[in-house]
Amino acid sequence: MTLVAGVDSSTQSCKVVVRDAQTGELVRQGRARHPEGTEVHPHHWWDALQAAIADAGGLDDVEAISVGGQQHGMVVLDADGEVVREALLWNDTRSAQAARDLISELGDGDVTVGAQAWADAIGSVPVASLTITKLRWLRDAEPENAARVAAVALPHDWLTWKLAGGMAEVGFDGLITDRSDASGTGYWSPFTEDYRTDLLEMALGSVPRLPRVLAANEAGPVAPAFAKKPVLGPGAGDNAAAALALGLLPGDVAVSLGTSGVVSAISAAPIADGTGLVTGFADATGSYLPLAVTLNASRVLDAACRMLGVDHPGLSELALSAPAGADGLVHVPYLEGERTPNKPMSTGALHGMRLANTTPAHVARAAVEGMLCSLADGIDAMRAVGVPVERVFLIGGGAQSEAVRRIIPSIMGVDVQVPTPGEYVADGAARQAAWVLSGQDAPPSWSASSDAEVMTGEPTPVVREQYAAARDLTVDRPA
Ligand SMILES: Nc1ncnc2c1ncn2[C@@H]1O[C@H](COP(=O)(O)OP(=O)(O)O)[C@@H](O)[C@H]1O
Ligand SMILES: O=C(CO)[C@@H](O)[C@H](O)COP(=O)(O)O
Repeated sequence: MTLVAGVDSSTQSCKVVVRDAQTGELVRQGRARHPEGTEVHPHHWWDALQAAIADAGGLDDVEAISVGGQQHGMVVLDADGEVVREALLWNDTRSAQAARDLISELGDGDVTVGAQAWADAIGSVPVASLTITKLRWLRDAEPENAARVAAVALPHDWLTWKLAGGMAEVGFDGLITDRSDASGTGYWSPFTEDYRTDLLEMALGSVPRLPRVLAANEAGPVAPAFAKKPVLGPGAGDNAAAALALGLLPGDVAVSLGTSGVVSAISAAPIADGTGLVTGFADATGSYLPLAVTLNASRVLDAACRMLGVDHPGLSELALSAPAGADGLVHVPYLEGERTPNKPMSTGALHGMRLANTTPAHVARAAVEGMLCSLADGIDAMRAVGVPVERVFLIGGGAQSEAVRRIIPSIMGVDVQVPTPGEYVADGAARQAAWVLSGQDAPPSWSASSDAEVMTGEPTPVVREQYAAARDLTVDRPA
């Protein structure tokens, strides 16, 4: 049996799967936690990867490895290949002003013109999540660190490079990435399939070394620490890796409930949405992966558990015991600020409180509904830019919530397929690794989603209507 490994270095943890390259059968898996916070030293990801590999029984018998991971995180390296400062993660909002500055500068002071100019240049309008805004923040806030930057990588690029042996083995020439993750930097164009070093220079004031963007099935260097010296694939951003695992086709939409809430779809053409609601990223095969991403998904449920003093099954039970719409109680879930809509300093809120609806059941229901309504808005944004929405798949840690699975079809107004719970990002990375190993033009026919439970429900438009009425009534966080 020829084995391949896929990695998901996600916000909260690192997961490793080992699969049969021919059939896709899951052979073994492991995981390890990441530290909390939106500013994390990359060595924590490396330590977690080692621990997850050990938990998966090691990788000495695998012949190819691909790494998927959280997108956008800024990993800056000095001339010796050492990390200059902690990485700023995709959900760190300190670069919100830098995003506004970059939009204004490209539009010569007109932010509407600037937003569309960015969308036309790189497929997306900069928000605090995108790497380019973090680099501008670095230039402004930490010029001495900015001056030391010799190379910039994303989390998955850096981990792939470390697996290849880093500076000692492959130098900066061995830094590799793929088009899906490159497209989330803000300095790579899905229209020209090339870096926009002019925009990078505009942000950082210099043009450091960037990872080489490999083709979807192109082999990178080997990982010398493992017995079979497995070849490294280009890897992918987490959402593109999940799409590869699910085998998404045009018309399919994945809703992922991780730390981020993500609505993603396969598109045959690149998207340039000047409103900024949909980001025009690339996928991991050669197509495009428009996304609408929120900062608040599964952790909204975690927070509701804490508020109510229950665990996740307890939260589900409470939520399902309250009526749809929670008798008018609306939870706007901007607990970490928000990215879609772009309100980085906003806070969450409970609206419509009355004596009759201030029960644990109503509060639980409102938390589930609020999180799902914010993603239903993302599906509307997809439709608004012409992305067809025919089948919806639900994945990510939050999909384990029974309340989420049962309430989502009524809020989205469509049937929702829930694939067997699994590590779809790591699975997509493993499928890419098998593809790289095969040398074929198309990925292996196996995909990780065999069975899906189909959830149905009567639409409850009132839930969305009351959410829409409350959505903008949030206050800004003090700076
Ligand atoms: N039974 C459950 N019900 C709801 N949420 C759950 C359940 N089990 C795990 N989760 C949530 O899943 C989240 C982690 O999901 P994951 O997709 O791995 O996140 P990330 O990709 O951001 O690291 C956690 O916030 C956790 O609370
Ligand atoms: O910012 C995005 C996509 O644009 C997020 O999807 C991150 O890629 C993190 O994903 P999770 O770790 O929350 O799954």
